[in-house]
Amino acid sequence: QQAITQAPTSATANDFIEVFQQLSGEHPGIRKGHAKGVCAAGTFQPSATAQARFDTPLFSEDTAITVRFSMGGGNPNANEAANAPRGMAVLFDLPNSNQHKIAGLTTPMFAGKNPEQFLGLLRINYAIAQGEATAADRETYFKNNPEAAHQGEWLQNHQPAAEYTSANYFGIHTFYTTLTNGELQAFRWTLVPQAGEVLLTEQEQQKLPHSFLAKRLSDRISQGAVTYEWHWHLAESGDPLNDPSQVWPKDRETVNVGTLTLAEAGGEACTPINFDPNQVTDGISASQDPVLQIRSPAYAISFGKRLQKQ
Ligand code: HEM
Repeated sequence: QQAITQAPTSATANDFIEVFQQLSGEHPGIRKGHAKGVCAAGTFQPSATAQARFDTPLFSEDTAITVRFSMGGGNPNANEAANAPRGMAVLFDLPNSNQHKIAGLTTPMFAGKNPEQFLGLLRINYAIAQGEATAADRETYFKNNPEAAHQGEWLQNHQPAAEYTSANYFGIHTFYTTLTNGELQAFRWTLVPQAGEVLLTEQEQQKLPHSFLAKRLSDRISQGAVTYEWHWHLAESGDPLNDPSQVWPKDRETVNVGTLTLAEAGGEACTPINFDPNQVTDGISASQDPVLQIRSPAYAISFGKRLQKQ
């Protein structure tokens, strides 16, 4: 049997569903990842610059969007004040029944350069919870797999945002877009709230109940529209394209491709949606990042299970 301080040599979508269930328990009918969340709706208005530079129906006109904010992990009762990744997923309803989907996190990087490193980290976390491994074993795991440590280090050094609407969200993976001159351009994206980043103080973190983000979201929206700028960062040669544990240098050319506006929150509109980030529209394509690739089968298994109330 392989040592738990080494990353496994293979990782399947089913392996993830299994370890999520081990870590968080069985929650029939609920997402196996990002189990706790809240739905919202609004519109996306593409910028004139995006229309001029990129050849994709994503930017052809204003479109309706369905958004889901969430806590990472499979626990539907997760503590929202924890130093844990949060998610924002968006479905763009494009003309002619076309769709585009994105799903990002509040961390700029992922916990592993490939699925194996991430799976090994989840397995050692579970072994620690079971009393079968120690924190020292995890340190050895990180020595063997340094890329798996980046996200956790980042989370320890950053307070969580006070609201879903005051956090930056990172697409993390590389995608490609077609420029209007026909060339392919690699990019990564960030969603930047107009309100700017507002973080919880450590004191607030101690005092808050486990659930406060959905209430703050509807309160915020009832006070007026909430907007995010969608920034696309264009790759330069040498940037890592298939490694989600590495961030790109900050000085990459950034194009503001448009504004997302939220007008309402709550309801079940997100329940029948699988926010698979590989479901992209024309003019956009996924990179070979192996973490991005495995998300499709993992989300599909979770989606199938929850539709069957499993
Ligand atoms: C090996 C890597 C990953 C696995 C196995 C995984 C697995 C999952 C699963 C099973 C779900 C629930 C899907 C559903 O039932 O609809 C989910 C949701 C989600 N994941 Fe991942 N994920 C991975 C990586 C990532 C990464 C890199 C990001 C961000 C860049 C991300 C962001 C999200 C978000 C935002 C949601 C919630 C979507 C929603 O609200 O429906 N995940 N993930």
